[in-house]
Order: sequence, then C-alpha cells, then structure tokens
Amino acid sequence: MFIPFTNQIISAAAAGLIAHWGYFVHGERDLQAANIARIHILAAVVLPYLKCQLEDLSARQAIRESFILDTAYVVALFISIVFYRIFLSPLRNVPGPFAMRISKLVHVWTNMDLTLPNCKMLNDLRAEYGDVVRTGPNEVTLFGWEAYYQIHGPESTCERSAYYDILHPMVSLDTTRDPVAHASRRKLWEHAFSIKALDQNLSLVYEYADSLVEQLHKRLGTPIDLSLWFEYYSFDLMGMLGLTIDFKNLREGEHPILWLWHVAHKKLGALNYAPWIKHLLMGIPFVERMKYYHQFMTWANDELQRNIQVSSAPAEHGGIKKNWNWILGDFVLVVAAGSDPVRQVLPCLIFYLLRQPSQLALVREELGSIDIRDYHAVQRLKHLNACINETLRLNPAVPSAGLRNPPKGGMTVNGTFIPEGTTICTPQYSLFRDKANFVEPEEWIPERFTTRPELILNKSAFVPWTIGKRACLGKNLSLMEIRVAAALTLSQFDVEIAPGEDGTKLFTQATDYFTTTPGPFDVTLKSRKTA
Ligand code: HEM
Repeated sequence: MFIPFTNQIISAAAAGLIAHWGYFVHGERDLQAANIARIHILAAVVLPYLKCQLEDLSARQAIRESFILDTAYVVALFISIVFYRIFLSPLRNVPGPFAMRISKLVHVWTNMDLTLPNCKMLNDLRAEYGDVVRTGPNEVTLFGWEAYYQIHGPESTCERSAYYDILHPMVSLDTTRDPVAHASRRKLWEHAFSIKALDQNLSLVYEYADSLVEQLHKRLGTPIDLSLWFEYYSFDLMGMLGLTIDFKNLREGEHPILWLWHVAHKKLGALNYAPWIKHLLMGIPFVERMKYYHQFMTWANDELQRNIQVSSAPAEHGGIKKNWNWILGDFVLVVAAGSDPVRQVLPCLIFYLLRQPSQLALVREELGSIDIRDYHAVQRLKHLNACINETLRLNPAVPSAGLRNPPKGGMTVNGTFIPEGTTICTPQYSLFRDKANFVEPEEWIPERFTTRPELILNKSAFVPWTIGKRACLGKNLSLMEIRVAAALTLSQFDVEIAPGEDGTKLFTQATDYFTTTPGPFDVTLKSRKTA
C-alpha cells in the first residue's frame, strides 16, 4: 500500500483537527491526561515501525517521515485549539488577559512566582477587567457579592469543578464531585462536629494549647517562628482529634510527615490551576516534583492501615476495602483542611495586635475580666471575637479556591452567560476587600464587628467559612482552637517582633494553594506572669 507522502501529511493534520473537534473540545479531560499522553507516545513509536513494514523504508527515513507526520498532527491540533479558544469559544467575548485565554499554563506559570499569590493576582485583574474576567480558556473569575451567593448560596445547583479531582483516586467529603455522595457523607461528618461532640473536644483543645504555652515558655528571649509553633499546635490537635495520632510536633519538634506535607504542598500547589498536569505527572514514574506527594500518600496509607486495625467500617457500606479511597481521602482532608486554616489566623491576629497596642490592651482587659479556663466565657469576649473576624476578613483561609461548574444548561451571572463545563472562581479575598462591602476595606478595624457597624456595608459579604451545602463543618471547632490558643498566648506572653524583622514575611511569603499557608513570623517572647 502506497500513499503519497504529501497526502500522509494532510491526513496527519486532519487527524489533529479530528482529535480536537471530535474529542478535546467536548468537555473535561483532566483525569485522562496520562492516558492521552500514553496513546500519543505509543502512536509516535508505532508509526515508524509501520512505515518500515508497509512502505519498505529504511529505519532512518521512517523516523524522519514519522517525525514530520507527528509535527503536522501536533501543529494542526494546537492551531485548532488556539483558534477555537480565541475566536469560537462561548467565552470569547469575556474580557481577560490574552495569554490566559489561550492556555491555563500561563496561570500555573504566574503562580510559580511566590511574590504574587493567586488571590492578589486575581484581585489585580478585577481592577483591570471588571467583575467578570476570563482567567483561562475555560474559566471565568467572578467578583461581587451577588455572584458569590449565586454560585455558593443554599439555592445554588453549581457543582465542584475538575480541580476537586486533585486527590484522585482518593476522594473525600471536601473533594467529592458527586452531590449525592457528598450529602450522605456530610450527614456522617455532622455528628462528629455537633455541639455535643465539640464539648467533648474542649479538654483536648486546652491540653494542646497548654502544651504550646509550655514550649513557648522554654524559649523566652530567643527568636522563634510563631507561625510554625501555631502550626505545631493545630497539626498536633487535628492529628489527635481527627486521626487519634499524636504527631508530637510541640514536644519533639517537626514530625517528618509535617515536613513532607509542606514540601508536597509547595511542589504541587501551583499545578492546582491546571489539574491535568498533576494527573499527567502521576502517570509518569520517578517525577521529582511528585516524589514528596507519593511519600506523603504512602505514609498516610500505612498509618491508616495501622489505625484501622482498631476500628472497622460498617459492613453495609461495603467494608474497609471498598471504601479505602474515601477513608484515605478523609484522612488527608483532616490533616490539611483541619490544620492550615487555624494556623493561618493565629499569627496574623497577633501581628495586627502588635501593630495596634490599643487593640491588644482591649483584648487583654477582656481576658483579665474572665477565667480563661472557662471556654464559654472566652467564647463571649466581644473584642477578641471581633479581632478574629477582622483577621479572617483580611486573610481568608481559602482566599481563591472553591471552584465550581455551572449547572446543566449553563447560567447567567453578572449579566454574562456562563456555559456548562466552565470553571468558575469566586475569590473570597476580593469579596472581603471590596469597598462595596466594607468601608476602608484594606484596614484592620475590629470595631466594625462591634461598636462601629457602619464600617460594614454588607454583612452578608463576610462568609469566611462559606455558605450553602458545602459550607465548612469545622467552623465552631476552629473558633474554639483559635480563641483558646489566642487567650492563653496573649495572657501569658509579651510578644515582640524579632530583631531585624518587621513581621511582614508572614504575608509576603504566604502561599495561596487552595488554603493559605502563612509565611514565618519571627518574634521574641517575654513572660507576663510567673504564676
Ligand atoms: C478558620 C478556620 C477555617 C476556615 C476559615 C475554613 C473555611 C472553609 C471553607 C471556605 C470551606 C469550603 C471550601 C470549598 O469550597 O472547597 C471549608 C470546607 C470544609 N472545612 Fe473548613 N475552615 C476552617 C477550619 C476547619 C477545621 C478546623 C476543620 C476540621 C476538620 C474544617 C473542616 C472542613 C470540612 C470537612 C470542609 C468540607 C465541607 C463539605 O464539603 O461539606 N475546616 N472550610
């Protein structure tokens, strides 16, 4: 069989167009990334072999011709994709940076720059392009309170976007994209977060906060990274509460798994914006960037195996084996979702209080008026609560995540039609710093939550635990952790920024990879009490 080479080139280019129009353009392909790569590599290897066999070419010539055909295929495919994204996509009229229309890789690349976290980058785009910005070939970022409620509110029928397959094949309450599975799992979790369960956790929260204070007392006068110490506290506490594992970060220094979690998170964080890259890398052995993630997962797997020997999954749900991806996913969720957000609030809160000594004095006055061992009294401290809220407003734990897809048939938001399959981003960071919602939005003014309510223009815009069917389950627990640790630390220590520091690394070195991880906060401590 002989086909003229020119016709072969035309056929290869046509195959590229067919691949785009027949396959790639029809929906999400993130989870198939590794298989797509495998099929293409296989085709590239088989083609020269077939050419040798069928056309009687020398190996050298077969490879040369195959290379030309591969190039024709790839060029046609990519030209078609780029043309579609610029001129034909249903999002073509939505304003946004030109490069972001063409590829999500631009977003990934931008987020490799640690000096500009994703939430700030998106906020800058709003200033340039308005309330609806195209931030990817198939993604829009929406600003404003109405859009947030439309996407996340109780009436919303939006579903989680491809980003949430990030743990695939594992799945957790916080990542499942199946609304039915989510609703039934959430019921199980709600028991664990009920007020009754919370009261049972109280003594453990005090125990770990006491352990933190004890360790800090041993380090008086020497510079320490308070951000890290708060992480030890929240990680140890979540380990014990959620997993019954004592990580002993507080007593014995950083547990290897915490270190591993940090590295894996840093290495993979920027890839969140194009989930297919992670799924592709997962399919390739020995990729350096994935090494720490694999190690973390192996640890989680082993640790869970050990843990599970003392419990059992209900047989009616198919037992442990069938539920393994869920059990492992929830296990990882507890470590990540439970620890990072609390760790984020505490050092930021102390930073603001140090910047505004009159606010610190007010909080201490409140603390002095109660028995801080009585959590119900701590819980009612108006100014402390206002300071926590104001800290969360300026530093949301999940500043730009919570990505969603519109329901079947698409939806109209802010006057723009968003077709189904589009990823929608609604950054809390921008919502909480919107001057339509808060007066002097960039300033830390706790009184807006107490004596100066006029500084809040729209109460409904303050939703750090988000709203709707997927709102945070850990709200009350997290507030308990924050209040108790803040109360004990502020009443026991005078905190000063460490020599040579100004404390701002806490913000300038923070990362926004789903949850925020704050930068270091180097301080020295002096004891306020000897008793
Ligand atoms: C200041 C602390 C915290 C804040 C501001 C916060 C915020 C949030 C937000 C915004 C979400 C929604 C994320 C999304 O849309 O994907 C979320 C989900 C969730 N959070 Fe938190 N969180 C905090 C602490 C905690 C803690 C301590 C836990 C305990 C394990 C926890 C457990 C969860 C769970 C289980 C979900 C998923 C709920 C669902 O899918 O139904 N959170 N959180």
